[in-house]
Amino acid sequence: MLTYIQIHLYYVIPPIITLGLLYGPLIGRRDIIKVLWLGLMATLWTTPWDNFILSHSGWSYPPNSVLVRIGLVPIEEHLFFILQPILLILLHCICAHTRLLPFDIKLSSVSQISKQEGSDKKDDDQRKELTQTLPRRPVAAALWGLVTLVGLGLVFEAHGITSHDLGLSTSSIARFELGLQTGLGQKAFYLGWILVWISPVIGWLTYLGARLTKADMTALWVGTIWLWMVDTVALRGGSWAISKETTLGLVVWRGLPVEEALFFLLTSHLIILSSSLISHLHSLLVLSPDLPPCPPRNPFSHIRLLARVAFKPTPLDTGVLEGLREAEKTLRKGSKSFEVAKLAFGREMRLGLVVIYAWCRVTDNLIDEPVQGSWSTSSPTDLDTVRRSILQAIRDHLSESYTPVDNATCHHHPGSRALGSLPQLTASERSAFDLFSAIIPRLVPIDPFLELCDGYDTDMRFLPSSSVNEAGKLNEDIANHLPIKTTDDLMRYADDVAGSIASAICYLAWSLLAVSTHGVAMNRPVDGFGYAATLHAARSAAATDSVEPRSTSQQHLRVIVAAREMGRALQLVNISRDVARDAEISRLYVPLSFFHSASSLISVLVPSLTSPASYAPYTLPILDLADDMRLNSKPAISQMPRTARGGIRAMIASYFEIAEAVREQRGEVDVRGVKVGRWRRGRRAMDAMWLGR
Ligand SMILES: CC(C)=CCC/C(C)=C/C=C/C(C)=C/C=C/C(C)=C/C=C/C=C(C)/C=C/C=C(C)/C=C/C=C(\C)CCC=C(C)C
Repeated sequence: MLTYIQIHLYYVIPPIITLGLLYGPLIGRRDIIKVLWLGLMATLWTTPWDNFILSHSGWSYPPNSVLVRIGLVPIEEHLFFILQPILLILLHCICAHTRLLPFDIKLSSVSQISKQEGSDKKDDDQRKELTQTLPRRPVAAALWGLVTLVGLGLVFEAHGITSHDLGLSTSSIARFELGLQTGLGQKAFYLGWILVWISPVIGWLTYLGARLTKADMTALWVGTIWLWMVDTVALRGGSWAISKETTLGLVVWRGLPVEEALFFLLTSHLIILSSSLISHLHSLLVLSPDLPPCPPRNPFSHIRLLARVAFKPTPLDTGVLEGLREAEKTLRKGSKSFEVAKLAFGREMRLGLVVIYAWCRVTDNLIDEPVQGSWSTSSPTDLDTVRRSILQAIRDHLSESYTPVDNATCHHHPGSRALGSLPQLTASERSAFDLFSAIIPRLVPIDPFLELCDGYDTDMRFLPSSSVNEAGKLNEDIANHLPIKTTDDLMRYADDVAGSIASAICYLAWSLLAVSTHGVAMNRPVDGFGYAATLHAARSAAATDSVEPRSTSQQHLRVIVAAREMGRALQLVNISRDVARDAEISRLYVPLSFFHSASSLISVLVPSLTSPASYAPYTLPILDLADDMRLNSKPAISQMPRTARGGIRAMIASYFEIAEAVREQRGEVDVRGVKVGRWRRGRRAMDAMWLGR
């Protein structure tokens, strides 16, 4: 015979530990609150019911199966009220992890963005459309109400209560209950009480707007089937017994009565429904500008905040929701390393990262390839002018987006005025800008993005290909026209384009995952980074001197300095992989000091004239530099919020796999760069996430 505690020790706790280890690096206060809330709800809701069922001998425990009882309920059963939510919440977190938004929100005006395609946009097109984020579901809830009534009918029948006893003989409820006379008598007891007990709660959550996606259904069925098997083992092993008098006598399989199956199906349904509703509310905190993106650490305040959003959900700008879908597509097409590594971040971080990534990708493309749109121009001077005006528009968009507006009264996407000077934007490009300005300015200071613009400026200082080819043929001193001459220039450039983004990731993590700073409005964590302007102007640890020692700001500054170094290291990996590809567009990021002669420089920069004997003298030293910087800055990761560490490590590891691949080719690259398979990146990312390597 198996005792009740053995059932937990063998079949309930091990899967919890396994799932906990799997999801461990991402377990944060948002998951803890689910466990606390649902553990508490389950205990409060189930304890009186369980005592009642036991007092009517609905089920029982053989002597020696249980340790101690509180009232009639064994302590192991109280443990089960908490273990079942933990098991299912972990399973749900894992199954629904890849979804950027927990619910499928039906957009009320999905077509709005596609209407903006083309150059004949009207000002009205840029007006915000709002989408209800948690639409109530009265019809689905009413069905659960009906199930409750069926349960009530069965309960009356089991207890032999007639409509006459209740004095309801003329009411419709009484007629309904009479209609349910099934002749089951006491056998309807357990089924009836299950339905009466749990259906109203499911119905209420359904009314609030909770719903299950495919991922939620997967978690529900995997969890339920596991619990069915545990229950079967326990019933066959004699850990508990179910009364034949109070059940229908039907089984799903040998040892699993229908009522037991329904019990575990409905309790799991309730837990997964609540878990997905709470995840949805957490996502709304990030997406709604007037709510705190990071819930408070105090569990009571956290619960109060979620309840407030659940009962009064704020509608969202439809453009933001549509933009998120576009941004995910951009990411899928754009970056293999990030596409894999992003999964190592929790949902809230991923939301911010996807938005930043889409903005970076779109702005980079606009500067690099303006010829693809109706900016098309053949003269290099024109092209340069067009690029400069695009860069100016990007900077203007940034400053407009960072100018505080009253969301309640502003009916346009913030920053849309500046985009007026980019009339050729496609719908997808425009949505990346709108998304950025709706979400990022309250989380991350403007400084990293202005630095990125400085990086674009450097890119624009390269001569166009036609001029480089000409100069190469004439053997002119093209070195004078290269913006990156020294290692310092290279570092400055890498800092602008990648150090900046690394620091943006730090700010994002603190805004979304860390406790809010005192004295800062919770819905604008960006105001807590008052040191950012000084730090970004100085770009060094020297800026930390101006900040009070041992303060949070002081720690942040040290981490940002290290993060920038890591960002630079990643950019160096990029540069060595793309040395041949960049030459195709006449760009050379390798410092001039790496070349022995003018001809070796021309062979790399204009390979169409004389291809270089080897790329290794340029790629390998840059990778060595990157390795040193990585080693130097890596320890600072442990000072980031815990749930951001795995993702950051995974991103770095997956990127440095490119460096490994270049080394495996002894530093030789071609215009195709190097290929690193998805699995290889994934494996490295997993190692980094779970083992911290
Ligand atoms: C016969 C049989 C079955 C056997 C023998 C003996 C045994 C084994 C027993 C067992 C038992 C158990 C396991 C039990 C369990 C139970 C449970 C889990 C229950 C659950 C419950 C839950 C609940 C009530 C929940 C609720 C929820 C809610 C209300 C939610 C809400 C939400 C909202 C409002 C949103 C917002 C948020 C916040 C506030 C946080």
